[in-house]
Amino acid sequence: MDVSYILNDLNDAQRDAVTADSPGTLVLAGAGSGKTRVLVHRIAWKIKVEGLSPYSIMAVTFTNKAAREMRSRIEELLGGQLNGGMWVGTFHGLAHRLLKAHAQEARLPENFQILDSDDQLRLLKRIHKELNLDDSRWPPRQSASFINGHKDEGRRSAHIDEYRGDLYLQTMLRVYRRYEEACQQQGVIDFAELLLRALELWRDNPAVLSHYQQRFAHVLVDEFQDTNAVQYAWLRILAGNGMSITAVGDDDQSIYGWRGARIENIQQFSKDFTDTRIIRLEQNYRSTATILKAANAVIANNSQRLGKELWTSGEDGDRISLFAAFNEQDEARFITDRMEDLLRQDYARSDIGLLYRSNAQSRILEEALIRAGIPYRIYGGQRFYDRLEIKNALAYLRLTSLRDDDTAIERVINTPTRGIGNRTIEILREFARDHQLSLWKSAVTVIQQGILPARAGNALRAFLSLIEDLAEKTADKPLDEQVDIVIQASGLIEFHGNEKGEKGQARVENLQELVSAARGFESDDPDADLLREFLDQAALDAGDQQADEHEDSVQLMTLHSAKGLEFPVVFIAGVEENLFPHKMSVEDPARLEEERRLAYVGITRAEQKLYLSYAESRRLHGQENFNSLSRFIREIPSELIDEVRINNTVTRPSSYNRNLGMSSRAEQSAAAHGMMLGQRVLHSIFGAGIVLGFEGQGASARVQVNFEDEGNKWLVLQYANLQVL
Ligand SMILES: Nc1ncnc2c1ncn2[C@@H]1O[C@H](COP(=O)(O)OP(=O)(O)OP(=O)(O)O)[C@@H](O)[C@H]1O
Ligand SMILES: [Mg+2]
Repeated sequence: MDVSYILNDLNDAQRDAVTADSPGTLVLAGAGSGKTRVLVHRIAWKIKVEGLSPYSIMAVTFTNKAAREMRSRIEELLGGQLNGGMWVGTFHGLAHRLLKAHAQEARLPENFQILDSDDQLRLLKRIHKELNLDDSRWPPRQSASFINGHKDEGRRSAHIDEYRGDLYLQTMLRVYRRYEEACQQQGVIDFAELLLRALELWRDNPAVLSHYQQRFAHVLVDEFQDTNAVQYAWLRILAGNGMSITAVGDDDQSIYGWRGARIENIQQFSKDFTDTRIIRLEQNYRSTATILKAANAVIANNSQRLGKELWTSGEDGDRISLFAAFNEQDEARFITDRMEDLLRQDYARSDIGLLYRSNAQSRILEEALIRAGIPYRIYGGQRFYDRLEIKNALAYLRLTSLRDDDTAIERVINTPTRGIGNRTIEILREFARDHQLSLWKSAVTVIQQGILPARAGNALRAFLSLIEDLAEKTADKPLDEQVDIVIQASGLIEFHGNEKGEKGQARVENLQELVSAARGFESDDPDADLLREFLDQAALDAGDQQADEHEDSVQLMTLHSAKGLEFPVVFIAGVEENLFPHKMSVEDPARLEEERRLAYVGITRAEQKLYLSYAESRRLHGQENFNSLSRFIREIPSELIDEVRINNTVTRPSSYNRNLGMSSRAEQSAAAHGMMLGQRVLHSIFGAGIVLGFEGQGASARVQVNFEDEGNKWLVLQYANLQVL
């Protein structure tokens, strides 16, 4: 059998890593050196040459999207389809699969549901209320990160010592305990819980564990540097029994310390897994020599490193462009202008990645892209399954299969409005709390006992029979019909359709899109409960760092979500002190090093061209900031950088606009009204918005404003009465 094609496109060190027969293999290598490629080829090698069944392989990736890509790359190499037998997915996805198969042993109801971060917050708000905690003093978000942080470290509330006198800890513990009870009672589990439960399942059920230890002969992990304590413990417990394990990672790319990831796992690996071979890859295949030199120069400033060399045989390529913008509008304009140039050359939109440190930066960039007519897509932004109307529809669907899902009830009990007021909901919550019942069961009892005033009782009864009705109507129907029935009969379509403007229209379209999504939904498992799988997939996708659509559009994302990806052209916007490094990190050396690793990740995403930009003045979160160039960029040798300064003498807004090529007359009228491009303004009816453009002059001068709620509008300047914010 000729298997040379598996090794053909690999260098010696990569081949070594693909074919290594050590029980533990750790590939430690810098960005773009082919770690992910090695994993894919190693799996193909295991199957084709060593004769392992795909069924006995488990591969862990960083996102669901990466898992799908990995699967299809392996299929390409093997020249055939893999069935569902091979486990490829994120830690969360795999843990979920495991828990579904062993719900009972994991102390979960068969039909447990995933609680996404939004729902988690909603539940915590409720608990705070129940415990009489004032949200302004005890923000529910803070409780969420307390709970998630402890779960990431494997600690339940019972494991935490409650030393006296510390009000903070005591309060957080009360919330944590109540939260654990509530989740258990409702049969819902959050993201961190998925991992912890999966670990406990194996730890507490030797029979289950031994089944999987026998099943999996090999487990492979990508982006190993970002595993947290629970994930690592999970791997360890699985691989304890002679199974072999391959991990690939780069300590310089560890960027999730703030979410519990532990770089130390890399050093721990060769201690915990006996006979580990460490293989280093040193050739970078992704970036030009210039980009690589810049990345190496930046990361060299970190002190906590395992130390790696990275070289390329590639060309120097272009120098890195650095643009000093006057403000964030100017920066956005620079970026879209460059993009237009690139698109006129041979680049496709999907060749371009636009990265930024903080999500809040995207709005201005998006507006500039819209203005320039450049299609874009946001990774990790408001995704389909995160949208309000979709979550409403999913909540109804969840209730058709699990009535005790309190979070779903809270979401839709009065959406669409049906006369169930806050007072009724309060009564239900209290009743549920006092009798340790779910909201659904409480509602049933409250009605039976006639506790509610007649009108409220009727409204509640109508809601309960609506859900029963939906369950009955959807039973045994194909998935898409179920979704269709639910969105119609629940009244959601009508409700959202009645919302004014384009927003309502978009919501209706999204609901219809959900029916199409259900139609296209398939499962690997012929016996699967499709609705269940569909709901679970939606929750997992909503928690994913990256969206999975590939259209020809420019790709926008935070630096964190860019991990593992590559683009021929990369823009990094906002390379300023206090933004990047983030102001929360500048004081703390360890956090500063994590920010520097993030800079390294960002720079090494670029294959051919890298554009950096910063704004001398930036309005963010409603405040004007004046920051200097990021220290990370100052760490790049200056001979690698071309500084671009289009209008460095300009400080006055009006001439600044002229330099950007605006029609000067229109601009003068605008200036007369005290406005400039990018200005935030307030309209008495349409609310707040951003000035996108001007045209005409005198009495016919018009201004284009993108309103936050009402979208784009052209207004006659003279009558618009815009108030400058
Ligand atoms: N031997 C090789 N010959 C040609 N191209 C290669 C080789 N090895 C890797 N590549 C290419 O180099 C690029 C980087 O590879 P890959 O994404 O696997 O690197 P990585 O180490 O996983 O990077 P990161 O640390 O960013 O995740 C990819 O486009 C890959 O196809
Ligand atoms: Mg990779």
